Amino acid sequence: MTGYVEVLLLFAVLYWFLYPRTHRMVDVLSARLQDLYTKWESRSEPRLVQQANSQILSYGGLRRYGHQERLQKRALAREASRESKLGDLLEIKEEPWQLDLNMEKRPFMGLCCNNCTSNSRNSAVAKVHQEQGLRNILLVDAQDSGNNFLTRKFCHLSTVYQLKKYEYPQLALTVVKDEQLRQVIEAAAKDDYSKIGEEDDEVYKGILQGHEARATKILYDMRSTLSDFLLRVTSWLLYKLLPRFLTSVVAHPAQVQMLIKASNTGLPLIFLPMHRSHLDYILISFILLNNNIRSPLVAAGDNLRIPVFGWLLRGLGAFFIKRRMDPVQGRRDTVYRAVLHTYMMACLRAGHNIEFFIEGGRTRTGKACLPKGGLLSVIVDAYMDGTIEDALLVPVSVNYEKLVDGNFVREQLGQPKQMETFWKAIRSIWSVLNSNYGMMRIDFNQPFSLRELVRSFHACNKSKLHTSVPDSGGGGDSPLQSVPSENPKPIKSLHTVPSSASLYGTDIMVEEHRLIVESIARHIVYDCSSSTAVMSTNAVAFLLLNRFRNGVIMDKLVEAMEKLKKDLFYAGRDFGFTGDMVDVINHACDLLGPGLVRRERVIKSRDESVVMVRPFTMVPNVIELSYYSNVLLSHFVLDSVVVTALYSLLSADPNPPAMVGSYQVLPFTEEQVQQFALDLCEVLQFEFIFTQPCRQLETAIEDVLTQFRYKEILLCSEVCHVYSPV
Ligand SMILES: CCCCCCCCCCCCCCCC(=O)SCCNC(=O)CCNC(=O)[C@H](O)C(C)(C)COP(=O)(O)OP(=O)(O)OC[C@H]1O[C@@H](n2cnc3c(N)ncnc32)[C@H](O)[C@@H]1OP(=O)(O)O
Repeated sequence: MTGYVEVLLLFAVLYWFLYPRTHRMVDVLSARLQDLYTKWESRSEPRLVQQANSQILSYGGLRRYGHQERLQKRALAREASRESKLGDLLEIKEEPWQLDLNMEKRPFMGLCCNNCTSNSRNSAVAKVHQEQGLRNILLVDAQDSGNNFLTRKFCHLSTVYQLKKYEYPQLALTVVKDEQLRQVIEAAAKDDYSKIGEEDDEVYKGILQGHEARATKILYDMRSTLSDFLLRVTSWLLYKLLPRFLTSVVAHPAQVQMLIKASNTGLPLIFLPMHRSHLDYILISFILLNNNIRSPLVAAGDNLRIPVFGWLLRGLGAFFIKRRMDPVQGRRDTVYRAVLHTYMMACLRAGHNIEFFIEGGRTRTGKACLPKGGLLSVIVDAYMDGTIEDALLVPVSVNYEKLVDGNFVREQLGQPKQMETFWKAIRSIWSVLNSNYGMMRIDFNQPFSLRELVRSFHACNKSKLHTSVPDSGGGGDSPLQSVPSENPKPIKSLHTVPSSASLYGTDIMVEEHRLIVESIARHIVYDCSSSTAVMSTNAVAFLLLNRFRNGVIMDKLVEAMEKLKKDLFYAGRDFGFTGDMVDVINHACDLLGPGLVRRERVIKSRDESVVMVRPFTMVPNVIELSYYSNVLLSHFVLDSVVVTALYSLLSADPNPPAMVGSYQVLPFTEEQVQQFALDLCEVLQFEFIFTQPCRQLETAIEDVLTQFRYKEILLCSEVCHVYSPV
């Protein structure tokens, strides 16, 4: 025992001695490199006067700087609250920048696809007044004169007390007795028994009992124990805690109205959010609960089943799943799959709403991940085999001005993910509570009918595949106008019916079923990323990294932001910033911090100076900055592909292009550009979803070219003319 203590002490001393030194060494090297880079970069630029806070930082330095910043911010906040008592005028001046929630005209995002779910799009659910402003859901209006003193004084308590009460049935017992699950367990036992090669009933019984015990354990580890009481207590706690680190949580009341209408249909709602942070599921449940919508059961990776928090999450709706179905490669864990499948089916039958993160985890890069089809296939299956008559799918987009769970720089640099532990969770919660993350925005897309979508995909696939798969319910309501053209796959022969085709189905999956699930999943991810509101930090990071990598003066950045905002507005994208653009940019720079973006005063002449904004373009800082910028990738990806195709064709031509006025004459046709762009899309198909699966990629590229012509970037006759400002 004393030996262990000695070894521990030795390690502690070594750690204490070496850790700061190694860090300092890395810091010095990193600072030198950055110094060199900045000098080299600024050789031809005006003299800069660095502000006191614009030091050059390394990764370790960045963390220490963050800590100092927080301390400084707290001191400033104390000072501000003291000053605010001095008078109203001061209060107005000191108030931080806020999003104007009542802005009249903002695009209404998230309507479902007109191609494949036109009925859902025009349904009663969609009939809400769409031009309402946004709402900060953290504000509870209890000052109504009808409210008594106690309600006004304890408004959060009274809000959670008045919430609608739902029954959340516990289903473990039902699942254990399920006949289909029994059959899978017996089949697994027979399989193992046949491998032993002896004929002994006792041995078989032993194997069977082993499988039964395992299935029960899996089920009890997995099940949710969603409790109305725990939800209310947590909701009250969240009202108190969220404003400590978020200035606002903004949602669109019209979208919430659509959800309320959808939940009144009695059909299960399947929430499919994009995953950015651990706050996502907390806030989704929080908003649903406080709008009297039944809280969903949420699929959580079993890495979150940690002491205390695991129990809490389970009580708040989490059901725990393995992140990998079959940990042993080449061996299907049929019993596990069957338990998960049966549990989810039972939940749907019992009227639970379900939520899962279709990307399978948090995005590390800021851009959407390609979807996972496992859990979605169970939902589709439940509809196909008649377990549920229909379900309403609700894609959800979330975005943060500043990412709450820190950054993913470590992992982006190739280091393994650190597993969640109790103490790590406590530390992160503490650090979150003492920081400022600005605004969070959440957009619930319009709910659409799974039945309508499946019928649409069926109708178009049927003509393509000529399979014997039975149609689960008549003709298509809104047949797709074109076939899914991304990732065409070789068609396998079909042997089985859809109802056994998902998680624990036969070895050979019905290819059409797989295609349908994949198309739905891709559609949802596409819809979510196109309806993600662009935050101030996204726009600033995007412009700095893609247009002004060497820095830009504030006036020019303001102009570019205005232009970007206008472009986004016309493309139907909403943004999480309003008002004076200089304030917006300063607010974004404050949130990003001096480790990612620097503001410096540059002396132009004796009595004229301008503010210069510069991004940090060195690793690791640039990785974090690009996380924010990448939110806009989905918006520009196809444009970029087409432009890259144009440039590639141009550079492949040995002769310099002829000029007509301010246009270069390019010696190739629009079809050539289109073909090149299609080839590029094929190369990048595992990085991006370029268009909805119900739309031909060719058509989408054609649309980009039309847009370019409309903006007079491109003129097309027999040959292309590219606009080139001389
Ligand atoms: C008021 C206050 C409230 C506070 C309130 C708090 C809320 C309290 C909740 C906490 C909640 C925490 C939430 C944390 C957030 C996460 O932990 S996110 C991580 C966990 N969630 C997910 O991953 C969900 C999405 N993932 C999936 O669906 C994945 O498919 C699975 C099920 C995890 C499996 O992944 P995988 O092992 O990598 O395998 P995958 O390639 O996807 O395929 C598996 C099988 O699925 C089926 N499948 C896959 N694709 C298809 C297809 N296209 N068609 C048909 N079948 C398919 C097949 O059977 C396939 O097997 P094979 O035939 O290929 O052998």
